[in-house]
Amino acid sequence: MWRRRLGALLLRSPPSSSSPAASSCQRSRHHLLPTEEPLALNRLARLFTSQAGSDGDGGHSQKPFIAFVLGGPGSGKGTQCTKIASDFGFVHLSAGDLLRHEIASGSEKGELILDIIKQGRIVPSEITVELIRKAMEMSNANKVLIDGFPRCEENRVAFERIVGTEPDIVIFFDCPEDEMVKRLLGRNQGRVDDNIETIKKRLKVFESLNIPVVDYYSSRGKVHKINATGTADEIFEAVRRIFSSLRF
Ligand SMILES: Nc1ncnc2c1ncn2[C@@H]1O[C@H](COP(=O)(O)OP(=O)(O)O)[C@@H](O)[C@H]1O
Ligand SMILES: Nc1ccn([C@H]2C[C@H](O)[C@@H](COP(=O)(O)OP(=O)(O)O)O2)c(=O)n1
Ligand SMILES: [Mg+2]
Repeated sequence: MWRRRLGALLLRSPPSSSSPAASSCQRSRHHLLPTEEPLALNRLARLFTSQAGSDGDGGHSQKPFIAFVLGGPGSGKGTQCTKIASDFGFVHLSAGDLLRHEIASGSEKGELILDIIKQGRIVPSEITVELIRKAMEMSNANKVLIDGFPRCEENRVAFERIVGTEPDIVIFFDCPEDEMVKRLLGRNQGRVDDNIETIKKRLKVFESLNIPVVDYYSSRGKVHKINATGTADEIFEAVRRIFSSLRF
């Protein structure tokens, strides 16, 4: 299986926490590159991925169908992912939920994550990608929604390097800022980042770091942009049209 074999390769990697501080979306590019060992791993992962893709069916029987779900904070990613998962049989992996779960575990890494989330910043990619990779491995799913990821260029590159593949599609929920702020302030889930100060920072980070990722995937013809205003059910009608037209 794609997951097992790739997982076995990746589990031999050095701990991802070895250089969290050296890998932040807020840092300059030359700080983003991993050490030599992950690069060796990268070559193995790519070799494996290209073998998987050369089986005559484009590799989809070997690896899961992956949809990245993007949009600003409060644009409705989580709400729509729940509906997609239920109607189309996807496993829903929320990057934010995985990070909050790590915080709740009380680990040292969790303390670092909490500090970054409170500031509205982005967690080092190695940490987030490793949590996603493990969750994909454990789910054993053949259709996966990855909600709230990649948040920045470094997230995107790290996913390709560590997981060794690209998303099949990218869903982008386009929502006006005032609507996102209204929704976040009414979310009422006791989140440390749903206060107006942190929300302002998250919106800035979204514009400066996440929109370029959407542009990157747009240039590769992978983005389905959805107007995220209206009721959740109205928005889901547009989502349903897209997923109904896919072959996975
Ligand atoms: N279309 C919508 N109209 C009004 N409120 C919505 C809509 N979609 C989601 N919400 C609410 O807005 C808040 C943020 O939605 P959520 O799905 O958590 O967004 P995201 O994951 O993008 O931050 C939640 O309280 C949710 O119930
Ligand atoms: N890829 C990611 C996803 C989330 N995070 C952090 C930073 C985000 O502000 C918080 C919360 O993310 P989450 O996706 O749950 O937030 P929203 O659903 O967009 O409101 O987690 C991250 O650092 N990297
Ligand atoms: Mg969410």
